[in-house]
Amino acid sequence: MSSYHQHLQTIFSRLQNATQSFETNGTASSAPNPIVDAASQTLPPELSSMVSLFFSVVSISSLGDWLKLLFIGGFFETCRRLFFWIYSSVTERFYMKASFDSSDPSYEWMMVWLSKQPAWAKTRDVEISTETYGTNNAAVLLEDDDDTGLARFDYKTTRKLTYIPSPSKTYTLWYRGRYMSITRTKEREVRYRETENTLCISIFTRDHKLLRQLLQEARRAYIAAQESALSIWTADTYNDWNRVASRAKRSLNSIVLDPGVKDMLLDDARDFLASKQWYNERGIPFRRGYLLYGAPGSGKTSLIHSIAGELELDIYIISISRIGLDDASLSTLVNCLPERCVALMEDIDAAFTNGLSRDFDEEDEDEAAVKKINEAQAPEPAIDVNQNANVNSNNGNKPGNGTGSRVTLSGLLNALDGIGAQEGRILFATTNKYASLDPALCRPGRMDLHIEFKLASKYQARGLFRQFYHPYEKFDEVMEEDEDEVDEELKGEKTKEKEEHSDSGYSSSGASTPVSESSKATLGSRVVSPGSKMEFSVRRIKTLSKRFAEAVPDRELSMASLQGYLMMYKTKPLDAVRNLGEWIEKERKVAAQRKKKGRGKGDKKVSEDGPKMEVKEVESTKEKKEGK
Ligand SMILES: Nc1ncnc2c1ncn2[C@@H]1O[C@H](COP(=O)(O)OP(=O)(O)OP(=O)(O)O)[C@@H](O)[C@H]1O
Repeated sequence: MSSYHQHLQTIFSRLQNATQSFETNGTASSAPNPIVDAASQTLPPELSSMVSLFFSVVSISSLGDWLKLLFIGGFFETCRRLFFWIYSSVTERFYMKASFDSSDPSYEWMMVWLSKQPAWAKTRDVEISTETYGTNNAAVLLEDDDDTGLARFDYKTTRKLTYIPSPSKTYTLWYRGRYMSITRTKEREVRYRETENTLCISIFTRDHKLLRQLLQEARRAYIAAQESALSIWTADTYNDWNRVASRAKRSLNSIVLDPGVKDMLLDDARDFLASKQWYNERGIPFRRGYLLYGAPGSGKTSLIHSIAGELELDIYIISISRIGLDDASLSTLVNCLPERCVALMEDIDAAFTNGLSRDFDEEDEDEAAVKKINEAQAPEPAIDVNQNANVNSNNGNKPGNGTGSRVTLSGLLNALDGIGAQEGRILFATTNKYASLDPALCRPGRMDLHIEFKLASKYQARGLFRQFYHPYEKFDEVMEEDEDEVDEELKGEKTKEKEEHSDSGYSSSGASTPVSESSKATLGSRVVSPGSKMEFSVRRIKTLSKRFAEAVPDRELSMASLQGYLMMYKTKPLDAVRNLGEWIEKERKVAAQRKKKGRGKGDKKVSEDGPKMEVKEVESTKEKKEGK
């Protein structure tokens, strides 16, 4: 220990001497460094080599250079910070900033708005996407290219592409004479395994009005771009609403119901949407529920789809039979609905593990089977809203099977009109088993209007036939063709249909070549349906529809099955009428066989209810309207 102290003392005294000699000489000489010498003489060799290395690096002359470097670096860093401080202060003072998250619809409005900016089409650094943001109208249409053979695949040539901002790149635009910058950032979300985007815009203005104008413009651009589309939303397992599809609106004319039903429903929904203040003044929750019940394949889902389109509302599908859904999640879902929307609960009876599904029996299985048959017969070109829900409803959540949703009846009741239930939404619920629904579920406030859908009436059969072959015509304004002539043709005594087909290009495989114009086109006295080369005068279809309706038994077949039958004769209405009797006999045999096996009650059972479609308005609702 004492030798260690001695060593240190020696080092310090020699360092002192060396410093004094440096002060006397005035400069660091190139002569051997006395400090290093002192250290090397007193320290063990390894340590002394390190010390000498250290002193050679930090020798007196290089220290000055280091200090200079430090000063220059510090100066530039200060300048940089100052610049950014001034820049951000100016930006904060003179710019307005807004950010849009991709989980919010406003993000889509902005993207659609951006795609409409002329300057945007000229940008040279973009990301390409086929995302249409729920619209029919993205920025760039992929051009037809005969050389590559793309023209043969219409679906490919009409695929639309959108330019979207590249991530983390800033773009500049002029908006109403103001400088505007746009940046999109992309973040990966581990939970969803999908990316979340944020769009940030800053405009050189302090005027909030300009931002509001931009938002309104963006929203208008989005609505205009949506044109004939409506968005379908479903909830994911985290109970967040996601847009899963964008579907073409379905014309209300394409749904054939007994007279007055469509108009009544549409008027009621319109009246509701316009009555917010009326509800508020009276303290009545601003919600409206419709229960559509009855035969499978009678047009319940199609009507909802069509009405949502007419009202320009998106459809939010609530699958209460979804695996893992419980009361709390259902309540969250309902609370998170937007203010104006159509909430759709299909097969509302089918989901409960207790309560309503207690009596799941063979009869239920029969109805499911009938439904499947009807669906198989009636492909659905326009809608697939149904498919989603059907998958769920087919889960067959028998009590105690340990799978399926855990929603209870009271959970559903609370979700529908509990304290947190969303205001302004229109709820459509469908069921094939009206009688099994709990009265509490059907009471006014939850289901205000009950509409029964029955099997096809003769009136509906006639309407379906007409709109199937001439969807755009107003038949009331057209004279019928001579009935005797048509009857002769039906008996095969004349061959007019064959002649017509011979030059129509119809092939027996059933494939039809699309007509060049997108909408209807008139060829002389004949009218051609889009998507088909079939040519029949409206007058003749009117007469044939009469014969078709005469042959269809009242309230025995579903509209879906009739549609399925007509699909076999897409361009042969005469054959459709000719062969109808034979087909009905076959259907009856199949139904009888099913019944024999105890499995054919579905269609028939509903048909016994009577000839008219019924609309029941719950008492309190009627009173409300009368009082209004
Ligand atoms: N009244 C109708 N008018 C026109 N088409 C109809 C009608 N009813 C059913 N269809 C056709 O039948 C198919 C099935 O109809 P939809 O899904 O609307 O029936 P649904 O009553 O909802 O059946 P489910 O109760 O089995 O869900 C659709 O393709 C639709 O075009």
